[in-house]
Amino acid sequence: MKTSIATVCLSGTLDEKLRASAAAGFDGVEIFEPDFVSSPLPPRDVAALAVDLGITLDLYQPFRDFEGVSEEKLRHNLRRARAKFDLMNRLGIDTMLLCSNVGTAVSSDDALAVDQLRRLGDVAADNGVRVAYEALAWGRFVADYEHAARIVRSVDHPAVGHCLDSFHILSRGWDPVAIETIPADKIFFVQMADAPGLTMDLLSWSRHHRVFPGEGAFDLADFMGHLLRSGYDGPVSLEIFNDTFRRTDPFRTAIDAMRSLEWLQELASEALDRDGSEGAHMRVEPLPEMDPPVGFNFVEIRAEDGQRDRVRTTLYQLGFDDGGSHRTKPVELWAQGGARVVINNGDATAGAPAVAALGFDVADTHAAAERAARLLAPPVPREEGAGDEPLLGVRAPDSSEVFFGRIGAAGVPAWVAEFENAPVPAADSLVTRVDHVNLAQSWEYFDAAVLFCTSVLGLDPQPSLDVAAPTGLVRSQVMSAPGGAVRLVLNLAPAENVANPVQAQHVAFASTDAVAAAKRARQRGLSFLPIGDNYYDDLDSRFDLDPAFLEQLRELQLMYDRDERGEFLHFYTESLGSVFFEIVERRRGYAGYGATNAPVRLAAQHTRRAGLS
Ligand SMILES: O=C(O)c1ccc(O)c(O)c1
Ligand SMILES: [Mg+2]
Repeated sequence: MKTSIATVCLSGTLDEKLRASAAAGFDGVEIFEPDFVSSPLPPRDVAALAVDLGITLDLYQPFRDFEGVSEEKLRHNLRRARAKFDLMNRLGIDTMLLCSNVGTAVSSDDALAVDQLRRLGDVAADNGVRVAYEALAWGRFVADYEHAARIVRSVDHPAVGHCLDSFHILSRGWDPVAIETIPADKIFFVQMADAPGLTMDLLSWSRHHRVFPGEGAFDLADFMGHLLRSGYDGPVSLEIFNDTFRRTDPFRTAIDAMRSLEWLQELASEALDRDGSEGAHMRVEPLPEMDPPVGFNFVEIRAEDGQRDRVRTTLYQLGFDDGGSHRTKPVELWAQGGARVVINNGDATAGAPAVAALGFDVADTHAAAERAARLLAPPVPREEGAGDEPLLGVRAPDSSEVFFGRIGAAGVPAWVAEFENAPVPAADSLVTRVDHVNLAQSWEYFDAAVLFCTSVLGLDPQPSLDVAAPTGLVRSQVMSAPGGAVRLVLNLAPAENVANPVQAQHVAFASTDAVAAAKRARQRGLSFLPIGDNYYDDLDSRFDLDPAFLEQLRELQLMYDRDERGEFLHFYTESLGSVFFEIVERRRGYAGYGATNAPVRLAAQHTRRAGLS
């Protein structure tokens, strides 16, 4: 697949955008006109830079408001077009994108648009270039790609074809199946964009909220299947208007962008396998196959010297056993059931306790690492002592480390044997495994983190929700493996609160009996997050609980929820720096996270931090 990216996706100057695109491995770029107009580089220097960087300039865009106009306007429009065709020749670009008219069209008569586009085709052909007509979702008279297809068919000019943009097709709910009826040689260019499912006006949705494929809600696998079956074999380009990407480091954004196209190739090849590949020419390279992880292998906490004891004490209070130190590395292991927490002792200045790494159980660690490499995830170098079980790791967008491991026949990972006091999982432990991990994400890389979880870890995004905290809304996006074997919750706090610990991460351990776990923790002196009486009164009104049970919840500071399947009991420790722990008990297949309790928890943490309780 030939990959391309529009310069509008990236921040910086034209020069930086081209360098970032090349560094991320794109084959080509679309020059977005305002980026060129505001650049000091003359056209020949832009062309030369592209050659130096080894990228092609695939498209010049956009040209606006051409067709369906008065004869007088048309003469002016043809003059404008000639100037741009001349410029394209100097840039070495052979295709111009023409958006359907949104402003100056005076006639809905297709015959007029056909005639005017044919005259544009003649001028383009005289200049050795061609025009790709794109139906904008909010076009005045042409807003539907099938309508554009009828027009282009009637124009019947070799220099006039299509630009298909997934946003304009899917945002309107048009069925992309008719793409297969467009002759492949008439599809001059293809732009791929994803977007979250929002209910808002099309122009604002398109200009501010597009995201890279895999970060939104569009069915791009289906779209790609139709595109490939049309026989199209040209560039697949990203055209993502997004307020965040316009502000973030273009080199990083370009890598996230490239990851999305690698991922799209996998979706495309799956769609072809499923729905047939007759007519497809484009070579798509699927990623190395990987089954989603079946559990957490470990959670690693890093903390500076003076702060590790609090982590140890809290783990003890939650019932964890000290598995001792590693024979060669400066790490110690705490375990209970199938939950393993590694405390890193190697960094005296690590700061407050925080989740530094997550290990995932996968069937084939090498396939997972190979796949991550194809998805441009930077590898994490890891020193191995002689005889140590090798762990393959990559860095996630939030800079935390992700490792791929395997659970051996004994029900524990092989690396556990490298610890002094290697724990043997007890069948009757109150904590059985890691249930979920909440990770705070910065506003810059939230979308990238979603794509990383989907593509590298094989987790599926669940519907996102906003949770009210006293300092703002926290966007919460659950990513989960089938059956909830692995659940990550990505949290995005308001930008102005980045320094505020509302961003804290937390690790939730699954328990068979949260009441017993809470009693044990209390007996061992755990400092619980205090929950107020109003919460328990509200629980009573909502769930009509048995009074003795309600009293027990109140007494132990347990939180409660219920869904159509079952019940949820959970409690939180106080924050230990940037991390805190939670014990959860899911009764009869409760599938949520106690979302209605999250604002209460956030408010309690806020009150605690502010020293008000
Ligand atoms: O929002 C726009 O104007 C615009 C311009 C060019 C495109 O390719 C597009 O999809 C939208
Ligand atoms: Mg477009």
